[in-house]
Amino acid sequence: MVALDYAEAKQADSLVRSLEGIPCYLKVGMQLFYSAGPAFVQMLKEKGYNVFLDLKMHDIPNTVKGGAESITKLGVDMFNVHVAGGKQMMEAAMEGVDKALQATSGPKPIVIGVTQLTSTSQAVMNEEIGIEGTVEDAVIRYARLTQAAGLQGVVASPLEVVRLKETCGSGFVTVTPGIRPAGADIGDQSRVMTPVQAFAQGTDYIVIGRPITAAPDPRAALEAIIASVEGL
Ligand SMILES: O=C(O)c1cc(=O)[nH]c(=O)n1[C@@H]1O[C@H](COP(=O)(O)O)[C@@H](O)[C@H]1O
Repeated sequence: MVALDYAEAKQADSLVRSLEGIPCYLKVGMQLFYSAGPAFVQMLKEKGYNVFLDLKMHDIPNTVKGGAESITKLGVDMFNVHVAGGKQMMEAAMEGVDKALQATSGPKPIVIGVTQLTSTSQAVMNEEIGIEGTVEDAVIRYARLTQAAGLQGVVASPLEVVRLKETCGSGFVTVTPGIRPAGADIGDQSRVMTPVQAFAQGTDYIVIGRPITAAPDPRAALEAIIASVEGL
């Protein structure tokens, strides 16, 4: 999944064109969605791309239900909510999806819960966020709650994938950002692995932004990543 973290539709569109023909998911996050809006998402869907709309909803259940309904009507393939919003909020998201599908004939999106952000270290989680114990235990606890609420998977770091699959089953979808090819700048990420290591853990999807978008030749960067994991 390539993260289209750009300020304007024009820049994102130019990246998408440069990747034409390479099979990948495109992820639209807050920066692009807040500037380019639903029109950009609809354009990607019209061109046939799989789209992950990453808006990380976290609000009262009624508001998240409405948000999920609107997102589903856009026809995206995947979207996410913060598990920290609680089970009732996640169930409300699923109700919003069902409500939208009664009104439209679009695809049923995969809905996933954001556990602990990949930028969060154990020290930050313990001392600032106020959750005790290891990040892995916290992620597993949130994943159980996500599954109980009827969502299909979670966003986590690749470091937690093995235990996630053991706990929630191999069909429980794992989407893992915090991916850095060997030697790449980690930036603000904290829990990272290379693409090869992440797939070796058994993850379903890896999410990569800056190692592709900030590369001098983004197409070559993505092709090199795909070549490194082919046959795994
Ligand atoms: O939900 C996400 O996609 C997400 C969750 C998370 O825990 N960590 C995380 O980095 N992301 C997103 O994944 C992308 C990672 O980008 P890079 O760090 O540039 O590869 C960004 O668009 C983040 O918003």
